[in-house]
Amino acid sequence: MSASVVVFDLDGTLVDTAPDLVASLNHAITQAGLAPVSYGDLTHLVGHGAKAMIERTFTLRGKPLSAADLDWQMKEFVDFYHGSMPGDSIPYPGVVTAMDRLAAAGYTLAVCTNKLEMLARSLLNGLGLSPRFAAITGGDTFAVRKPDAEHLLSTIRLAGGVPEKAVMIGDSLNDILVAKNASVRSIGVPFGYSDVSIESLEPDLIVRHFDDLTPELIERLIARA
Ligand SMILES: O=C(O)COP(=O)(O)O
Ligand SMILES: [Mg+2]
Repeated sequence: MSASVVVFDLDGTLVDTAPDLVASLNHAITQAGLAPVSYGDLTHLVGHGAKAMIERTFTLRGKPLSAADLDWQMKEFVDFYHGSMPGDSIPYPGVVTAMDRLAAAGYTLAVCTNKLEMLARSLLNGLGLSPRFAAITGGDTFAVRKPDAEHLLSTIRLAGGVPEKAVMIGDSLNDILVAKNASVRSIGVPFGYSDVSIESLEPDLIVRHFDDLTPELIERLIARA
C-alpha cells in the first residue's frame, strides 16, 4: 500500500525566506541601478521561480531587461543567496513539530517548490530539514513547474505516493492551482507571500497555525469525497 504524502511548498509555507530573498534580489538589482524592493513587494514577485522574480522586478521598476542582463542578474542573485544560506531564513512556528507528528503517524513528507532545486536543497540542508523529505523538487527539476499538474504529480510519485492520498500545503496561487490541476487536496496557509487573500484562492482547507496541522485533520481531508 502506498503511503499518504503531505507535500509542502517552501517559500512562505515551510520556511520564512523573505529577508534573504529581499537581500539577495536587492544585491543583484541595485547593481543595475534599480531601487531596492521591500518585503511588501515580495508578495507580488515571488512564487514563480527566481527568473520570474527578476523579470517582475524589472517590470515593476519600468526597466528593460535583455536576455544577457537576465542571465547576469540570475547569477548575481543565485550566488549571493546560495553563499549566505541559510541566512536569516527560519521554519515557520510549529512546522517542525507538525512534521514530527505527521511522520510519527506514518505520513511521508515532500517538498514541491518553484525555487531552483539546488537552492531548495541547500536551504533545507542548512536548516537540517532535508532528511525529513522523501522527495524535494524544484522549478527546474522537471520540464514543467507549478501550477502545471505534472510538477506535483511527479513529486508525489517520487515520494512513493498516489494523488488520491496526497495533500498539497501552500501559501499562494500556484500551490492551490497545482493541487486543483492535479486533483490533489489542498491546504492554504495565510502567513506567506501571497498578494491576494488565501480565502480567495479557495483551498479545500485553511490552516492558520501549524499547531492545527494534525494527522486526524489530514486523514479527514483525504477521506472527503
Ligand atoms: O519563487 C520562488 O523562488 C519559489 O517559491 P515557492 O517555494 O513558494 O514555490
Ligand atoms: Mg510559496
